[in-house]
Amino acid sequence: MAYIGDQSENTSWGGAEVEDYFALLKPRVMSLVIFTAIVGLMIAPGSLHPLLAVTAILCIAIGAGASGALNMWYDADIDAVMSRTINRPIPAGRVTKSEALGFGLVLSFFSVAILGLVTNWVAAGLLAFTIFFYAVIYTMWLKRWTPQNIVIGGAAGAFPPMIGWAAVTGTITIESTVLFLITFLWTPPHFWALALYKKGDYAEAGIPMLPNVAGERATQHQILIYTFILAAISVAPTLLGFASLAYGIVAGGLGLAFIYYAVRLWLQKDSVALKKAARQLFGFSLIYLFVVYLVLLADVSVANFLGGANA
Ligand code: HEM
Ligand SMILES: CC(C)=CCC/C(C)=C/CC/C(C)=C/COP(=O)(O)OP(=O)(O)O
Repeated sequence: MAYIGDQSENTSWGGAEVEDYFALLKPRVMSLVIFTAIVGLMIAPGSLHPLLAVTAILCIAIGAGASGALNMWYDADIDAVMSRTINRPIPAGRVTKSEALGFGLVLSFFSVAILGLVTNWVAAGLLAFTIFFYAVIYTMWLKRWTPQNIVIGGAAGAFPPMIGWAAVTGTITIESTVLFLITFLWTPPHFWALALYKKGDYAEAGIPMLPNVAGERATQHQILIYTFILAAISVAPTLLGFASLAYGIVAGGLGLAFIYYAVRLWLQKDSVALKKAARQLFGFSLIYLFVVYLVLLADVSVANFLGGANA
């Protein structure tokens, strides 16, 4: 199949810079993914030698970046069509498709192998599965096939805190499953808000995102439903007893703020006002996830410190 913007046979570019390879790692999106992995690792019971903990986080970060490179390799044709992605290294002609594929595969292999060697094979297996899930299940299959692509595919972005937790404990527990669920339920409002104001881009690229397939109204409904479920699940750490009441109150407040943005979006009928509300919800989604994980980290760290001091 001929791809738009395909440079796989062209070797004359040769001018790829370090920053082009860095861009293949999708560093801005992955920064929050990596932060959730750090929180998972730091709040897990038990401890890792600081050097091993830093190595584990580096492996998760490199694995996440590798999956981004594999995504850009496969999506080069649609990235060349969308204004948001047209300047990425492959469509812009600075890196060839085969270079991106090789880079993604090599980094995937080493990140998984090193994580397994320095921590355990449960964490490494989860990392390998997450890379596979994003690069193959989401990118190659779901993204171009169903408007539920990001609900199912979003699981990939939700695994990192579970990987961080497993790096310390070697297990998957109810607590790490709750961390997974928070990001998993956050992803649909996060992404569909963006898809609402970038609807034209996705339609042009022929990607069946919810607003194009089911319409804006249905997307507004779905965002509201997922936001309610997310707000409820975000207080689970307190209900399950691994975070304090203080965390529960802050998380509950943040959940109410998220609901406020989702209701405001749901009320919009006019296309311009709807896009503006969607943009604001997207922006808030990033702050929300960062702060929820940050508060959880602070809460569990304080509890551990006080527990240690009282021991
Ligand atoms: C299938 C799941 C997801 C999809 C489809 C998705 C999609 C997107 C898209 C299209 C953007 C705009 C990026 C750009 O401008 O190039 C974005 C931005 C962003 N996403 Fe997501 N996302 C998903 C999951 C996640 C997860 C799990 C996280 C973190 C835990 C995350 C964190 C971010 C961040 C931090 C940005 C802002 C990047 C910037 O400032 O440029 N996303 N997301
Ligand atoms: C540890 C590990 C392997 C983590 C992976 C984390 C992960 C899967 C994050 C997904 C976030 C993301 C970049 C979505 C973009 O979707 P898209 O490809 O549809 O967006 P695009 O249109 O910007 O390319």
